[in-house]
Amino acid sequence: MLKQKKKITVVGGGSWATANIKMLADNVTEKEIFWWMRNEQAVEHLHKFNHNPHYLSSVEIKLPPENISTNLKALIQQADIVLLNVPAAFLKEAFAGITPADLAGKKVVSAIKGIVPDENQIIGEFLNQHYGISFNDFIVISGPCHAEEVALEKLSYLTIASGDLELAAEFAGMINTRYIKTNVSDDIYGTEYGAVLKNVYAIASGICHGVGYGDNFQAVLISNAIRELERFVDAVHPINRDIKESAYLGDLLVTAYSQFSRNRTFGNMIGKGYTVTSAQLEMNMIAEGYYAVNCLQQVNKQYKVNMPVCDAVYAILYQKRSPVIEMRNLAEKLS
Ligand SMILES: NC(=O)c1ccc[n+]([C@@H]2O[C@H](COP(=O)([O-])OP(=O)(O)OC[C@H]3O[C@@H](n4cnc5c(N)ncnc54)[C@H](O)[C@@H]3O)[C@@H](O)[C@H]2O)c1
Ligand SMILES: O=P(O)(O)OC[C@H](O)CO
Repeated sequence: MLKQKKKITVVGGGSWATANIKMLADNVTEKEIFWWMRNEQAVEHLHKFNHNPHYLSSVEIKLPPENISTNLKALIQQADIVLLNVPAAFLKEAFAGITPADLAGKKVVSAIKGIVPDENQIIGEFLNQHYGISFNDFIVISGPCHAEEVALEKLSYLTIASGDLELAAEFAGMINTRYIKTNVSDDIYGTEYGAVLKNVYAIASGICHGVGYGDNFQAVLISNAIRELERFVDAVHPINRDIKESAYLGDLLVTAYSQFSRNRTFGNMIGKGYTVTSAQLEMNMIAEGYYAVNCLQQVNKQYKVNMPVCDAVYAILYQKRSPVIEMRNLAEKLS
């Protein structure tokens, strides 16, 4: 339980971190919010103008300037809750100077939808093994929710998962607003892996669109993807879960079909013939699924789940296989 603890440090300077700051600030529960980002110029801009210059720049940031800085250690030290929001690929880099002692006694929230490269661990596992954070002190924010729609205050639903359901409910109470509704879950593995996989399936969706498949095929692709997702999370963490819930199916649908999806946009460019590097350069944003599909290949060596959609995306992105041929081969395996 958090009880009187209510100093929150948000770690990361992208779209979702900005949206999380907005939700926390708009929520009426009394709290103090701190914000770390690595970019000094962006911090200076925020101090002067109260807007993030690079992401969701229309959102007004209602924090005192002194609460926003590039000094991660200091901001973590004073926090009761640390909310992580850098892409998984850069988490180790961001945490380079942070020790388990710095996080001792704190609750850690992950709004990241990715796997830590090289470790091949979801965020809960990584924090547990490298920083000693127990699943009862760990919270995941997930669900079908794009930062861009939070900025517009469009009604959105989030799932808050933790080993401690009371803690999950208490944290949910800190982000509920007129436009954010929450539900709680104890399925950390399913919630994290579901979010990781849906990013890969959104890349597949974008690739298919890019090479010319239509809506009819997309629907079959996503129908197969949710079954693949279920096979995988059941293999990794077999509990009784309903894969049709918003945290799993809902998140897959929004990412696979939304105009705001980074992963779908990235996949679409790959389908149209961009190289990985040129597609990444074209986007100011990060497609987590690119990093995740490589990690998933490693993780699945242990579970050996049949994952034709992930395999096709991996072959295209990491083995430089032709999107046209891989998608044609994949189409033969779908039903
Ligand atoms: N955007 C959303 O709607 C949304 C929703 C839910 C979850 N998430 C998750 O939030 C996390 C952050 O994604 P985002 O959408 O806010 O990012 P983004 O694509 O909006 O921004 C990219 C972020 O990555 C950082 N970055 C880029 N290169 C870097 C580097 N070399 N080293 C360190 N940091 C670097 C940038 O500073 C920026 O903060 C991801 O795990 C994503 O899956 C995003
Ligand atoms: O939906 P995308 O492709 O923008 O991915 C970013 C986050 O993972 C959203 O859930």
